[in-house]
Parts: sequence; structure tokens; C-alpha cells
Amino acid sequence: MATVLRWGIISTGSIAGVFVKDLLVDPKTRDVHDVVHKVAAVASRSVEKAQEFINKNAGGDPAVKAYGTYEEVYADQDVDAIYIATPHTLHHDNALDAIRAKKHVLCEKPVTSNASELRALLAAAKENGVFFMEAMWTRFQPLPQAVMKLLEGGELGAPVVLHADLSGNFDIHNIPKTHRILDPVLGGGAILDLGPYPLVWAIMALYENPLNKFTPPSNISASILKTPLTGVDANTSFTLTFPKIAAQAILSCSINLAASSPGVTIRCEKGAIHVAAPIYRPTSFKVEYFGANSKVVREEEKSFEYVGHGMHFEADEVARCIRDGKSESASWGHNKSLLEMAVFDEVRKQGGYTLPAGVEKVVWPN
Ligand SMILES: NC(=O)C1=CN([C@@H]2O[C@H](COP(=O)(O)OP(=O)(O)OC[C@H]3O[C@@H](n4cnc5c(N)ncnc54)[C@H](OP(=O)(O)O)[C@@H]3O)[C@@H](O)[C@H]2O)C=CC1
Ligand SMILES: O=C1OC[C@@H](O)[C@H](O)[C@H]1O
Repeated sequence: MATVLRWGIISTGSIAGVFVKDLLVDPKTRDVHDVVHKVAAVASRSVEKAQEFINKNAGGDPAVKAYGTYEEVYADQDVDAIYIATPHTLHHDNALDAIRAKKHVLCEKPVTSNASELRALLAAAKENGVFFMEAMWTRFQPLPQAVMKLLEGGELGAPVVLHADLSGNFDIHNIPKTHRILDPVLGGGAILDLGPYPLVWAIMALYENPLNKFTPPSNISASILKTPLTGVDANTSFTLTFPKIAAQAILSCSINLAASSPGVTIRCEKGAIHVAAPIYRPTSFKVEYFGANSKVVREEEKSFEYVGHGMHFEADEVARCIRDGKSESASWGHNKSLLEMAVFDEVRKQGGYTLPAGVEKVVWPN
């Protein structure tokens, strides 16, 4: 018998719609038979919006409850886990409310505004005995897992330099300054919104490399160009050095440029892997194998297809962890989110990007 996980959805924004549609994809289409997902309730700041969202993304299913406050979904006894998809700077408060109501939580990336907020949430999750995970969906998709397996297999030798970029052209001169990508109150800018993706590739390929033994980067160097429109970071680059495996990650993100492809290149001693954009849900990659003098002697292309957008893989992980009584995922556990937030704190510190007073609910260092 498959385990049924009953979800409560917080917010009716664009990614919440994609997530709900993925929850409703039949798990058998991805050869999953042990867990299934049920959308039990949707909460918005307006009950009409919640109902419209259900009509649009869940076929108007009358079994899905529409709420006009987030508190109602936290209190609903028919909800097991909450998916939080509000703007970044609201994640801490929304997740804390859910945790205090003893709900398991899957919280969109970036999990919080800073590492101190995350530490506070993890303490609350422990105290309340609930599962907590950042929605780092890329980590659970088939292609990144195949790339990790290839790197671990050793045929390409050790990874030496990883390049990863995620850019998106948000048309920043023509959108309102209150748009979440531009508004510092909502944690706007490239690093918090797009930065998680180049970073997750560095974590998967370098930090999680078995020879690295989860040794954190010894050095983080960052540079930020802010937009005069609102002062959020428009173009950010950062490098991480992993001394244990003598490897470096060169990472970048921009909100005023289209994505380039390949978005990730992993250069190893005996070959290279090129991952086609978009790096948050890639569907193809190319492997080059080097011969003498590092000349490419063989190339292979791999592609991946599945029904849905790819957010259901992380949802399956949440369902299995909760079924098994776990407090965190082994694949994207608390330490990896903590590393991510520590890197972003450092990048913002070096680049001089501070959020307005009061936006961060717990302020570093704590
Ligand atoms: N995993 C992924 O691929 C993606 C993840 N994300 C992440 O998801 C989060 C939401 O992004 P996205 O869906 O694009 O955002 P949207 O702006 O589309 O939606 C955010 C929703 O949050 C709710 N909300 C609550 N308070 C506020 C507020 N003060 N200002 C604005 N909205 C508010 C609103 O829903 P309501 O009115 O119903 O309460 C709103 O619709 C971000 O943290 C982002 O990083 C975003 C895109 C892709
Ligand atoms: O998570 C995300 O992935 C895709 C981007 O376009 C989006 O802004 C971001 O939040």
C-alpha cells in the first residue's frame, strides 16, 4: 500500500502552481509505487485567490480546501506537510508558524534570508519533532543524480574546476520595483533567488564528492554589482575553494541577462561534463573523454524525460522521509542548507548587500 502524504500549500504564486500540478502527476509515470501525494488545502491571503488557484491547478477539486489565511492551513488536522512558496524573506516566519503547529515543512529556496534564521528554524523543528527540508528540487532529479554517479565512477578522474551560471532576464527596467526580484524587502536580487542553483551544482559535484568527505570550502570570494534601481544585486560572482580535493567552483548569477548554455561545466582530469541550461531542471548533458594531451577522443550525450516539471522528485523524498520518521533528508539535509546560507551571508557581506532593517528576523552572527 502506498503512503499518502497530505499537503497544505502556502501561497498562490507561480511556483506553487507548478508544484501542485507536479504533486498531481501519477507517481507511476516515474516508476514510483510507494508514495502518493494529495493536495488537501491551499492557503492564500485571500480565499477567492485560493479557490481560483485550486480551479486552475487542481481541476477545481472540491476535496481541496481553500483558506483565506495561512493560519487555517497550519491548524488543519487533515494536513501532514506544508509547502511554503512565499517570497524569500517570509520563509522564516511562515515556516516557524507551520513548525509550531507541528506540521512537517518543505520550504522553497533560498530556505531563509540568512544562516541565523535557518538555525532558529532547525532548532524549532527539532523541538517540535517535525521533518524540515529546503525545496532544493534539482538535487532529486534524475539528471543531476546521473552526473554525480558518473563523477563517482572515476572514469573522468577527479573534478578540478566547476563553472556554473544561472541568469534570467527579468526585464528589470520595466517591472515594478515591488516585484520580488527587485524589492530588497522581499530579498530581491540574483544571489538569493538564482544563486542556489550554481551553488547546488558545486555542492553535488565537489562538496559531496566522496573524497571531499563533506569538507566545507576554505575560501569564498565574491563580487557584487548592484542595480541602482533598488540596490539589490544584479550581477554576482563567487568562487569556492575545496582544498581537500584541490578543486574550485566559479559561480555566477544575473537578473538582467538570459541564461547561457551549457550552464554547468565540470572539468575533470580526464574529461568534462557540460550540462545544458536550464541548470535548475536540466534534461541533457554531454560528456567529453580526453585522450593524450587532453584531446577529446570520445563524446556522449544523455537526455532525460519524465512527465511533469520535476518538482515531484523532491516531494517523493519528503513523503518517504516522513513515512520513515526522519527529521531530515539524507540527500539534501540541514547541513547542506546551512552551508548554502553561510555562503550567501559571506557573499552578501563581501559585496556589501544588506537587506533593510527588520527584514531579517534573526540577524547574524547569533
Ligand atoms: N523551485 C523553483 O523552481 C522556484 C522557486 N521559487 C521560490 O519560490 C518563492 C516564491 O516565488 P514565486 O512563486 O515566483 O513568487 P510569486 O510572487 O509568484 O508568489 C509569491 C506568493 O507569495 C504570497 N505572498 C505573501 N506575502 C507576500 C508579499 N508580501 N508580497 C508578495 N507575495 C506575497 C502571495 O500569495 P497569496 O497572495 O496567495 O498569499 C504570492 O502570490 C521564492 O522564494 C522563490 O525563490 C520561485 C520560482 C521557481
Ligand atoms: O527557482 C527559480 O528558478 C527559476 C528562476 O526563473 C526563478 O526566478 C527562481 O526563483
